[in-house]
Amino acid sequence: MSLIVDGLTKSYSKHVQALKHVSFSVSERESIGIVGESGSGKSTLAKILLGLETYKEGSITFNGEPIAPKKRALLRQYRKNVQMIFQDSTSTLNPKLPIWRSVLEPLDNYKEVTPSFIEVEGKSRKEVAVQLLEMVGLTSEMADRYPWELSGGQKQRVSIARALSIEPSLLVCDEPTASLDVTVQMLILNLLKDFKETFNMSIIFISHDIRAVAFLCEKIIVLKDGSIVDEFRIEDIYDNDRHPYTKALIRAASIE
Ligand SMILES: Nc1ncnc2c1ncn2[C@@H]1O[C@H](COP(=O)(O)OP(=O)(O)OP(=O)(O)O)[C@@H](O)[C@H]1O
Repeated sequence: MSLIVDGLTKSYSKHVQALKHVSFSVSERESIGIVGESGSGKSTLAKILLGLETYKEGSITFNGEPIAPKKRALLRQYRKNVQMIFQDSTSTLNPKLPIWRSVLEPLDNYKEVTPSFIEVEGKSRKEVAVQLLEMVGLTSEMADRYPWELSGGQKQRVSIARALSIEPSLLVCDEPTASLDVTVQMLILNLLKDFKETFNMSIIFISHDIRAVAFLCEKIIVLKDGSIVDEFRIEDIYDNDRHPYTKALIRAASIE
């Protein structure tokens, strides 16, 4: 797995430049955190990375192939390898479907994929879904529930099971813990950390919360007003030459 973002620039209008010459790369099994305050360009970057938003300047290359939002066939291949988890799992789970059906969506879209980590042979679709739900700590009796019958943390677990079902090589998480209680945040972060190791996945974890990012990621990129102002490995987080903005984020999160 290799993702290279080079000189990515995104303007919404003459006056709003959401991303300015953003460059970084993610390699096999690497977890990169992208941190910044509201308006720094995080969501724009997430949408572009998932092929949901266009861009004119710069390039994104995944395993040597350029990823442009208009190339549908390439995007389909890309999405098989790159799965995502968003802040608001309510809007990504179909309210009309019981969760066991939602969890199977990627496997239904990519019928050629057989997950190596669950038993599929001789199992009904529902039994496969239940295995996926159990993997993230949900019980089989939850399978028939609808999204509104689950807590925020439980819905996020469903999103994780769904994203992992097709064994992506890269998982992009956009503020996945932002709307959860602190204790539930920790449970979800631990779950992601375990899976990162089990699946040898690379992760891009986008968050305003430098504590969450520091818990999960080996490398941190700090975004401010659309530009990368700092980039460092987690062991260097308290170095004196950190950018003043990074230091302010650390102070605000009280992890000094
Ligand atoms: N569709 C859009 N049209 C015009 N401007 C936009 C659009 N989406 C975002 N912007 C602007 O681009 C900049 C970056 O926004 P973005 O949503 O990427 O930031 P963010 O870091 O994700 O913020 P938040 O954490 O509040 O979601 C902001 O100035 C925002 O107002």
